[in-house]
Amino acid sequence: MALHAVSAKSIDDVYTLPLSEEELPKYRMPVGTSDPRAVYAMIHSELKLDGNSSQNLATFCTTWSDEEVHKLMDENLDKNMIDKDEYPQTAEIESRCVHILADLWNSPSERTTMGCSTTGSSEAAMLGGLALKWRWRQRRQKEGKPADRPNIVAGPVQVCWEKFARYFDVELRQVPLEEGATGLRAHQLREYADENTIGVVAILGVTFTCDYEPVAEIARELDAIQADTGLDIPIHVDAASGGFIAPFVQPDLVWDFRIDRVASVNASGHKYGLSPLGVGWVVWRDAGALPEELIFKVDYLGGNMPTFALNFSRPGGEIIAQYYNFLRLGREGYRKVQQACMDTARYLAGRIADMGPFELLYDGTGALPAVSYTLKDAAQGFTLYDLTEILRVRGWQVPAYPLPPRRQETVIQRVLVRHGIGRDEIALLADDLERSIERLRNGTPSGAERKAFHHS
Ligand SMILES: Cc1ncc(COP(=O)(O)O)c(C=O)c1O
Ligand SMILES: NCCCC(=O)O
Repeated sequence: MALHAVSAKSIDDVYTLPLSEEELPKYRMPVGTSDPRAVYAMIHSELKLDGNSSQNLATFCTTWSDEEVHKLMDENLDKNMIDKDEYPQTAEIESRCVHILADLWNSPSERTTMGCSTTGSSEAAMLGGLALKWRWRQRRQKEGKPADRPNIVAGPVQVCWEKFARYFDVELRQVPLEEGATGLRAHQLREYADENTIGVVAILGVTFTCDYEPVAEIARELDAIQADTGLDIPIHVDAASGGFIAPFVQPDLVWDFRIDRVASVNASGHKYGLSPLGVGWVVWRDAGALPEELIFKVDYLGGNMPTFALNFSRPGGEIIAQYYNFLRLGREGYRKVQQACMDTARYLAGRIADMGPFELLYDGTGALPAVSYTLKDAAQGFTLYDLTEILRVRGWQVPAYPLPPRRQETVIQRVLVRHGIGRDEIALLADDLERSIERLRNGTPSGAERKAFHHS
């Protein structure tokens, strides 16, 4: 009879294997191998200390995806999107996404314009900024004028624009928030824009407040500046979140390539584009808006492949998932998903307004599906930082932070409503907000809690 050697590892209980009886390595790679089951179990266990992503109301990013998206992501785990010759269909899908977005954002050349996928809006914004810098410098050199002091004008931008300015030697002229304002206002521009301005960044979905900046008004002010001074200053729209909201639930809002002065738009596919983390998009009005010098031709992967990106290898799964979402949802599907989020945000704004201590900064109307609010005054018996902390006890991740200058004395909270967060979940949050206020003020469970406790 054949003797079968049975490997000890194949039957030992995971929690009796060596790896599960020691702290996980933190500073040195282990010398030997370990049972994959044990490695998986230990890492899986540690990751339970992370927050519950569906209660992460701080993030703009996707935290819920279709089963089909999971399958496509897994099936394409091995696809490097830069290998366009080896994976021509993935490359074709990326190109289709660019043209679908160019059409969605009303480019006059949606079939011929340029654009690309990126790791997120940060990279997309930087590529848009670089194209502005190159075009400005070309113009200045053609005019025989100095091109050594470029600046970019913006309101309360996300950190990616500070990175752009520092990494690429551009002065960031950040326009301070006026009292009561939620972003840049057109009338502020004249003081900041000059002959060295490579462009103005208009934000469709300000990170701090979730409101939109008035892109059309900003364009009209730049038209007036051009009429007065001859300065022809383009706009880059940072539509990281709004680029996938406005076209579907605010179709009459003119913010994109319908405005002649808009040269480029970035958006995060992994925010309200509903795709998994790791994909952003930048689209130019037309091919002429992207200087040829910024495009590199690569032939060592087979074929002659143009690339304009800050990195090279990148996963193809998120791009494929983005195309899946475009086809699965279509305009009507995106409208229904985003409108449901808008309606839930408006519901939450109503609940928050009725609670008493809060003043709404953005009430979920006309911009992102979100709510931002502050305390009416300092005499509420708690701070928003206290509230953030006590909400975390129930798993809610709701950030509190000061507004950008000159409203830095105002601390706010922000709640983002995203795909996968339904009305009932937000109602539970509102209930917990009410209970938390009670606890912070009285240090005791609320009456409702006591009643619930006694009935449990
Ligand atoms: C307005 C804006 N721009 C850019 C970014 C950066 O986007 P990403 O995280 O996709 O790089 C964000 C992120 O919150 C944002 O809100
Ligand atoms: N721009 C993304 C910031 C981080 C997040 O929303 O998760």
